[in-house]
Amino acid sequence: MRCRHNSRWCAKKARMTRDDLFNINAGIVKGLCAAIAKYCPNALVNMISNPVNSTVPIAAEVFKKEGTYDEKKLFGVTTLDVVRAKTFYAGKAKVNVADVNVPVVGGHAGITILPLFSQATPKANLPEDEIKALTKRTQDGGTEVVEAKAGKGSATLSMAYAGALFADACLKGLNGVPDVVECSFVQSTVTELPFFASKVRLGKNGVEEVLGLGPLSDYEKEGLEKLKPELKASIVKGINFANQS
Ligand SMILES: NC(=O)c1ccc[n+]([C@@H]2O[C@H](COP(=O)([O-])OP(=O)(O)OC[C@H]3O[C@@H](n4cnc5c(N)ncnc54)[C@H](O)[C@@H]3O)[C@@H](O)[C@H]2O)c1
Ligand SMILES: O=C(O)C[C@H](O)C(=O)O
Repeated sequence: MRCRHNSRWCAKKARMTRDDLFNINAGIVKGLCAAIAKYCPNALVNMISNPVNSTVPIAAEVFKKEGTYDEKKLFGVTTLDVVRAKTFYAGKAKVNVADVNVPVVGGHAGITILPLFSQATPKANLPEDEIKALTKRTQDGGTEVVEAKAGKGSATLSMAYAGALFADACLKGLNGVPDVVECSFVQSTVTELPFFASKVRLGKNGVEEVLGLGPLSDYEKEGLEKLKPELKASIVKGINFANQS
């Protein structure tokens, strides 16, 4: 089994959104996925190129056309959102980041990134205004880095760290290590959307089980409903691109 990690190509510059990268990256992802279908059709594909909310659906469509699609083997890498949520939470809760767990669901862009701090462990009972600030900082984390680098690219080092964490989890799953669970943007029935990031159990075939959302706070329920139209539009944009061009 091989694990193919796609982390190349255009990154956003200041004042761009991930969706602004679509016109450049969509065609590159499409071509690369056709090559993956031809040369390594059984690989686990970890899609990190933005906009992930669209590039994963593009990959799925290409693989369907080539007859190699296996929904258990296609992943959007959202690990960096989890890394950020854990780091910011640990700072506020004054706990060791290595002990922290925070699921992050939805997608990988702006408000589609929904950290579930109500499920964060260790419990810290942070006030509502701090939870809202942590949520916004997690959602804007990529933009914060892009702006700090002022035209010199995006979060390269932390992307590499997050990509390595997720690839390692995939390899553990492939090697039969039990109970490997990471958040990832995958084909899903957790909501009415065809792709959605949530906790996923990884195993010998890739996705073993897509886990549900668990109990949400009212603020998270609101965030979930708010993100759906944007996430749906990005998914549809990817599907249409793959099928029209
Ligand atoms: N999912 C995530 O968590 C996450 C995090 C950070 C960055 N990203 C995404 O990862 C991608 C790469 O970001 P980066 O900051 O490393 O960008 P970068 O600009 O530093 O690097 C891009 C690399 O791709 C190469 N490249 C450009 N066009 C190419 C083409 N047509 N064929 C082959 N190679 C090509 C460039 O030469 C360069 O080496 C972007 O899409 C970015 O948005 C995702
Ligand atoms: O924000 C970006 O454009 C890069 C990446 O998706 C990130 O989250 O850092």
